[in-house]
Amino acid sequence: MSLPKGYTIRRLQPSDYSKGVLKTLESLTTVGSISEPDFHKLVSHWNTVKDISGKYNIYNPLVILDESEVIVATGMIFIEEKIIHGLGLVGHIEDISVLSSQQGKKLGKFLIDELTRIGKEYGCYKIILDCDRKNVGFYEKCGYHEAGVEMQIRFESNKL
Ligand SMILES: CC(=O)SCCNC(=O)CCNC(=O)[C@H](O)C(C)(C)COP(=O)(O)OP(=O)(O)OC[C@H]1O[C@@H](n2cnc3c(N)ncnc32)[C@H](O)[C@@H]1OP(=O)(O)O
Repeated sequence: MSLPKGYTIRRLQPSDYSKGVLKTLESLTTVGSISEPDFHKLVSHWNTVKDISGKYNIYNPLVILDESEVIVATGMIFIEEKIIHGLGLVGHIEDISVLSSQQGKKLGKFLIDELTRIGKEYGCYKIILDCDRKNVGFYEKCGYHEAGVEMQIRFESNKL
């Protein structure tokens, strides 16, 4: 499967603040007020965090851009290094969002396929994600199946 003509995919960069990534994330949830320096600092940090071998990135945020270089889809795979399964790796797919006006063009599926490819290439023994019931069909189309139950506890703020 390829992207529609004119669209490209690449890793999120610290300089992407003004390219619409925050607006795209609003299709998923509340984003809040993020300053450009804070965005730059976080994405730069993500680029420095490696696995124990120093070969792989722990944070792997991708973006899809349209022909005008606007970010229209984003998502990430986070790599967790475990003791179990012989120091196994688990991939966590997080924060998948396609700009509302761009949904239904197979961008979401392309993004998940790429994130899954990264997790497989890194050697993850499984890749997991949480989603709303309404998106189960989408993830099934991407090759995922239901397993387990999500549990959570929420707090007002997780900031120190
Ligand atoms: C781990 C997480 O982050 S979960 C959060 C997921 N994100 C959101 O809910 C934010 C708002 N929604 C979105 O961003 C998008 O609608 C997404 C990511 C759910 C789907 O992305 P899109 O680009 O619109 O989907 P895409 O066009 O790639 O669809 C691929 C296939 O899945 C199907 N599909 C898309 N959404 C759904 C759905 N909610 N339920 C069932 N099937 C679906 C499509 O019909 C298509 O099927 P086909 O190949 O047979 O034609």
